[in-house]
Amino acid sequence: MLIVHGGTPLKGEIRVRGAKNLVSKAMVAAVLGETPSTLYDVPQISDVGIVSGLLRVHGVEVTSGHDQSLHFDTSKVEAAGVDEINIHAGSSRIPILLCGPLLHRLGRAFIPDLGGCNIGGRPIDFHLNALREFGAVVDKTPGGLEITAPEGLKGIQYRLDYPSVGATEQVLLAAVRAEGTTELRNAAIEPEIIDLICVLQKMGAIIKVHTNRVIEITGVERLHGYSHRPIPDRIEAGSWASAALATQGEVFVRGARQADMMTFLNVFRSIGGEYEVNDSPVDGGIRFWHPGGPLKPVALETDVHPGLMTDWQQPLVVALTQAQGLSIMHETVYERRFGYTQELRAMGANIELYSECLGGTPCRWGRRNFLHSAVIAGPSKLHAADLQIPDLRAGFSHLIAALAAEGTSRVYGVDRYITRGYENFEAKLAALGANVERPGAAL
Ligand SMILES: CC(=O)N[C@H]1[C@@H](OP(=O)(O)OP(=O)(O)OC[C@H]2O[C@@H](n3ccc(=O)[nH]c3=O)[C@H](O)[C@@H]2O)O[C@H](CO)[C@@H](O)[C@@H]1O
Ligand SMILES: C=C(OP(=O)(O)O)C(=O)O
Repeated sequence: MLIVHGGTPLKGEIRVRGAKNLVSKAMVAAVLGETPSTLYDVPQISDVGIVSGLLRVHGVEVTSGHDQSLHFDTSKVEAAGVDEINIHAGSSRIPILLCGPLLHRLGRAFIPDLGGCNIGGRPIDFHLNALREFGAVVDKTPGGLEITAPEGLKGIQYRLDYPSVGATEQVLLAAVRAEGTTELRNAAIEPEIIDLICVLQKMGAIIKVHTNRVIEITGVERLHGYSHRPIPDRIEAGSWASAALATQGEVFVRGARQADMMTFLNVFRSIGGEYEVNDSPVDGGIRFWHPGGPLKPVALETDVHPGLMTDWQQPLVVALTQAQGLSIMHETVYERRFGYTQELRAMGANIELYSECLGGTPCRWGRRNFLHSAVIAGPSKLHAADLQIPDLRAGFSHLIAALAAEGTSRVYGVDRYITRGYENFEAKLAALGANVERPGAAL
């Protein structure tokens, strides 16, 4: 639990490291290589700890080195016991991505039940359908999925019904060493996926990204290790930027990169926030600030890249509670990603949820009665509350709301959720002048 004394603008500088949503996938990709790999600038977040644990139970030696690097020795990849693997059941989305690498290295894989944020059904039908097309046999057991490839994996022609990030990564990780060529249509093209393709290319893969979401992979027999510096975490950068706006502060996010954040930057400016890009390759970043005066309401929709990323939605909604007028946020990626607004309402925010597609583009959730559009009327004077964090991004948003509110809030669940994606966030809050404490810490 964190005690947050609100009302102080966040001011100062913090640094973001490698992206959570690339680092974990690059760690899995290391298993495909027959020689060691090194990944630099790895954030100390709990998801990295979970994936390290998963790799270790499969015989990968994971060691840390200078510049927050991780080194992976994959010379002794081996099957893990179901009990060992199941320690990681329900911990993240990543285990499903081990299918391709383990099938190529061992001919079989056992995948425990998945975790990750509870923001919708999050099925894995695209993953399993694609794996079956590659030639894998999938058996559901009470403890998880048993997957084998009696005749190896063979390249496929496959179209995703929706450009899923995870399913695109699944196909990439299976296709790079499959026999023949794979063509994936309607693929996701998030910057983290392009960076994963860079990792795989370094390992010896042949991958072409065509226009119109088509990715073509020519399978190769062997892959070797890589050395890679990941793209910075654009979600974390956007979260701190939103915190600067909501608290009327100014935050320099060292490491943030304009190219990955173009969509976010346009939204930030439309709301009335200011930013300045420093391009220095050594110590560059983006300075975000509230210029004073009223913020402007906006109508937004989340979408797959290059649209507005769904993981920016929650921090932005907190900032929009301070805009003057009616804003709309239409969530088109997940069907249940507004649960956290109930706590914001308890803090004085004026937010109504609707099952209609209010953003303009009809989406998959419109006719299915999911409350997936929000109307935010601002500005609202937020007041302190006791907050129970439901997931990672919602948790950070609750924290921002508590920082922007008048009075002292208690925020529960920080260690379980926020540490999944925000490195050293308490130290970063302190660096930005936030008045936050752990109960009993002063004793
Ligand atoms: C670890 C990681 O990288 N997580 C990110 C990844 O999650 P993740 O890869 O799980 O998200 P997806 O892009 O796969 O999910 C998008 C949508 O597709 C649906 N779907 C997905 C797979 C499938 O087999 N069937 C299906 O219907 C999901 O229910 C969801 O509605 O991309 C999301 C969308 O940018 C981000 O919010 C997450 O932070
Ligand atoms: C939804 C998220 O993560 P995950 O897919 O790991 O649950 C997120 O990072 O906001």
